[in-house]
Amino acid sequence: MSSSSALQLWKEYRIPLVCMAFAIATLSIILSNKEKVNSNTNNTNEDKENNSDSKRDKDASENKEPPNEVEGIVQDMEHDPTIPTLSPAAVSRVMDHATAEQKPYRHQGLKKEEFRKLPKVIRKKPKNKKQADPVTTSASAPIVTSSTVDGCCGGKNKPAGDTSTGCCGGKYKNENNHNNTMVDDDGNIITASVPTSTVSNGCGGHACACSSTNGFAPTAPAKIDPLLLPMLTEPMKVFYSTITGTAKLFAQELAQSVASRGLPEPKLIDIVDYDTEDFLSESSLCIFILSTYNVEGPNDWFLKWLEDTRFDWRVERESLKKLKFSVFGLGDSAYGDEFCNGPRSADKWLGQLGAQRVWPFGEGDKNGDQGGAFKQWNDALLESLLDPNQSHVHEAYFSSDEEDGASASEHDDDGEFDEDGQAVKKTKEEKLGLPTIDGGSTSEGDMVDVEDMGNVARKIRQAKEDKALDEEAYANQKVRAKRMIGETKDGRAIKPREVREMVSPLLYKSLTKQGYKIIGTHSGVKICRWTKAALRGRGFCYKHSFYGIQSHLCMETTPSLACANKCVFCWRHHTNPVGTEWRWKVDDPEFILEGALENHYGMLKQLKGVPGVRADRFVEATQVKHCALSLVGEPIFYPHINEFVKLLHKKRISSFLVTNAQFPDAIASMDPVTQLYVSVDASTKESLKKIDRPLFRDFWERFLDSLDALGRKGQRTVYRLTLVKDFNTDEIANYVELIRRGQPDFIEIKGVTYCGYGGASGLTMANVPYHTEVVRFVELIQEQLGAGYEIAAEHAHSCSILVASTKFKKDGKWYTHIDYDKFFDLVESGEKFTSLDYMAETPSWAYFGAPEGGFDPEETRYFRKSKEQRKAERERQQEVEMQA
Ligand SMILES: Cc1cc2nc3c(=O)[nH]c(=O)nc-3n(C[C@H](O)[C@H](O)[C@H](O)COP(=O)(O)O)c2cc1C
Ligand code: SF4
Repeated sequence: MSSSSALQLWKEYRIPLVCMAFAIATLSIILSNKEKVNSNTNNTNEDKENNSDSKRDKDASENKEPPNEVEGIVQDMEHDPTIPTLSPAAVSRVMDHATAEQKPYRHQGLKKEEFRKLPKVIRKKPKNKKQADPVTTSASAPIVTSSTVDGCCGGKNKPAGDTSTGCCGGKYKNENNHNNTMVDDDGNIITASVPTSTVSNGCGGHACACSSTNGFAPTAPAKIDPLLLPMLTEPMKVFYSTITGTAKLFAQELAQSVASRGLPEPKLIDIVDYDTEDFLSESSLCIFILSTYNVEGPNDWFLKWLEDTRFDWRVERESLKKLKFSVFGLGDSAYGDEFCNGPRSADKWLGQLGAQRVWPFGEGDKNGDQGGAFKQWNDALLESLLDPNQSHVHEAYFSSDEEDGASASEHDDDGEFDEDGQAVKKTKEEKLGLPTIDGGSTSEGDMVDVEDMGNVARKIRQAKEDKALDEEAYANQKVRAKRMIGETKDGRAIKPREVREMVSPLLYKSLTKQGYKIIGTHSGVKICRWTKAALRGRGFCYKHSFYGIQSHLCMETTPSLACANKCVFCWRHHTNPVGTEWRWKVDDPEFILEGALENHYGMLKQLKGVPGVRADRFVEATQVKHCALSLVGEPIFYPHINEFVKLLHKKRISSFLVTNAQFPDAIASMDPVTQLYVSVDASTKESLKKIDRPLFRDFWERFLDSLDALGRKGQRTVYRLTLVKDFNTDEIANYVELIRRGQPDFIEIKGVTYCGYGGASGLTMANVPYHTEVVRFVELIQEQLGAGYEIAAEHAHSCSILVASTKFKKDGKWYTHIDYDKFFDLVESGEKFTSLDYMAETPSWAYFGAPEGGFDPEETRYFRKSKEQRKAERERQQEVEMQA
C-alpha cells in the first residue's frame, strides 16, 4: 500500500479505530481489576494493611497527598464484618471531624513510614473479647484505640538533628493527640482516633510497639467520659436571662461556636420560658448565661426556685444529679459586692443540688471587656468538653456559710460526711447511677469502659422515655397562667412566665393513693378515721372531749397542700410541694369549698353499707358542721383564706385553722375563725429546725413573730404541741416562755402518732411517748406556768391533754366547749367579740382524771379485734366499697 493510499485509509477509518483501541484498553483494565478484587477478598487483614500501605507508597512516590484517612477507614468498615455499620449521619460526623483534624498532621509533613504508623480504624470494642497483649498483638488483631494513647510516637517528634530510627523512648512525646468520640444513631459508641501529631505517652519499656507491623500499639480499651454523652447524643441547652439583650447575644455566640465544631446545634431557651421543675429531670448539658439585676428581673424565678429547692430538706439532696451545667454571669463591677451575685448563687446552688459542673463559673464585667471575657470562657469551655482526656467535672463553687448569710449550723448539710465526719466523695459513676466496678469503687478513675456504654446508652434512652411520659402527662393537665415580671427599659414587656399548678401528676397519684381527694389544683379533702368511728357509734376524736365536736359532722380539708416545712411527723410522706411563697395557680375559694363538700359527701356515701354504720349518724353526717383546716399543708398559705373561711361561716360551718407559725403576717391579717391554732413543735431554735425542718432561713424569727401575732389576735387561740420523744420532750422552761409570749387560751399536748414513716424523717416507734410520759410532761409545764393555766381535759385514747387558761373555768366548772350557734351569730353581727363570748360547758366525763378518760359514755367502747377478725372485716368492707 502506497503511503498516500494508507493515509487515505487512515483518514477514513481513524475514528472507529481509535474507539476500538480505547475499548480494548478499558476492557483489559476492568478484567485485571476484577482479579485483584477477588484475590483481595481472600486476603488476611495483614494483606489488606499491606495493600493499603502499597497504595500509600504509590501515592507518596507520585508525590501525591496521602488519601483522606477517614475515607479509608469508612471503606475498611464497609468490608470488615467485625465493624458495626454506621448510619450515614454518624459517618458524616466522623468525616467532618477527621477532615478538620488532619490539617495539623499534614502541616507537619510526615514521611510515608511515619504516616503508616498512624491508627486508621474506627472500631467498637468487640464484645467479651479480651484485650490482646500489646507486645504480641499482630497487625491483624482488631485495634481498639484509646483516648489515652500509649503507643509509639514512631520518632515523629524527633528534632531534625536526631537521626536515630524507631522508638523515641518517650523522649519527644507531646500532648497533642486528637480523639473524637462519637455515638452512632443507634446509641453505639464509636471512637474515631485521628492523631494529628505524636502519641503522648512515649513507647519505652516492654510495651514498645515500634517493631510491630503496623507500628501502632493498641493499649487500654477505648473509654469515654460519660459526662460527654449528653452533648453527643442530644443538643445542649443554652439558657439565658436578659433585659437589655447581651446575654442572649452571648448565647447565640455560644450556639454558633458549638455548631461550628460539628456538634448538634444547641437549643436557646429564655429562662423565663422554662418550667423550673423540669430541671429535676433534665439530663442535657445545660449552659446558663445569666445577667445580674438588683431589681426585679428575669432571673428571679429561677433563683428563687433553686434556693427553695436547695434549702428544702424534703427534696432529695442530689435532686439535680442528672443535670450537667456551667454558668456564665454578666454583671457590672460598679455594683461592688453585688457584682454577678445572682449568677454566682445559681452556680453554687446547682452544684449543691448535685448537678455536675462541666466547666467553672465565668463572669463578664460590663465595666470591662465583657465580650472578651465571654469569648475566652466560651472557647475554654468547648475546648475542655471536646477533650476526652480532661475531667469534665470541676470543683463546685462552695461559698462559706458566712457568705450565705447563715450560720454554719444552718448549712451543715452542704456536703456529705461519713461516720468519721470526713467528706464523702462519690465517684462519677455513682453520681450518674452507673454500674461500678467491684461493688462500688471504680478501679480506673473517672473513665467508664466501653463495655459499660451499653448500660449508659440504655439509661439515657430510659431517662428520655420517662421524661417524655412525664411531659405528656403534665401537658395534658396543666392550665397555665402568665406572670408579668416587669418591663424592659424601652417599655417592651418582658415575656411573662408561666405559672404551673401545685399538684403535679406524680403528686396527684401519690395523694389519691393515700386516700385524698384532690380539688382543683392545690386543695385536698380526706375522711378521717374518727369520722368512720363516729358513724358507727364508736367514739369521737379528742375535739369532742375538748370542744364538743362530733367527728361525723366534721370535714377535714386544706386549701393548700403546700407548706414551708418538712416536719418529721408529717403525714404526707414528704411528697407535697413546698415553698416560701405562693407560686402556683390560684383556685377560687367557692370552687374549693364546693369541691371539698362534694368529695366529702361522696366519700361518706361509700361508707353507707359498712357494717355498724348508724342510720341516724349517717343522716346527720350529710350536713357538715365543722371544718378542720388542718389536714396537711399550710391553709394560711392560700391567698384567699379569709374569703374561704367567710364562706364556711356563711354555711354555719365552724373553722378550726391550724398554722405552722411561719407566716406571721398572714396570722395578723386573718379574720376571726372559730379556733386558731399554732403548731408549737419545739421550744428552741435548734430543736425546731430539727423537727420542723423549715424552709425559711429566718424560721425562728418567723415562729416568734407568729406567736406574738397570735397573742394580739384576741381570738380563741390554741398552741398545739406534738411530743416526739428524744426530739422535743425536754426544754420545759422554754415552752413555758413561749406560752407566756403568745398567751394562748388553750394548749393541746399530744404524743406523736406513728404512721409508718418512710426513711426521710427517721422516726420510729421509739419516738412515740407513752400516755404516762405525756401526762408527766404536761404536769411539769403546768407547774412551771403557775397560776393562769390548769390541766382541763383529756382524751386518753389519742394520748391528748388540754391545758386551759383559767378564764374558761367558772365556779369550779370548765367551759372549754364551744357554743357554735353563738359563734355564727357573733360573726354575722359584725361586732367585736372574744373567745369568752361563745364558750360552753365541758362535760365531766372529759375532765382530766375522769374515769371515762375523755370517752363519751353515750358511745360504744370499741376494743381491738383479733387479727383474723380484722382481716375478715376488712375484706367485707372492701367488698362493700367495691359494690358502692
Ligand atoms: C437596673 C439594673 C440593675 C443592675 N444590677 C446589677 C447588679 O446588682 N449586679 C451586677 O453585677 N450587675 C448589675 N447590673 C448590670 C447588668 O447585669 C449588666 O449590664 C449586664 O451586662 C446586663 O445584661 P443583659 O444585657 O443581658 O440584660 C444591673 C443593670 C441594670 C440596668
Ligand atoms: S406543717 Fe403540717 S403539713 Fe406541713 S409539714 Fe408540718 S405536719 Fe406536714
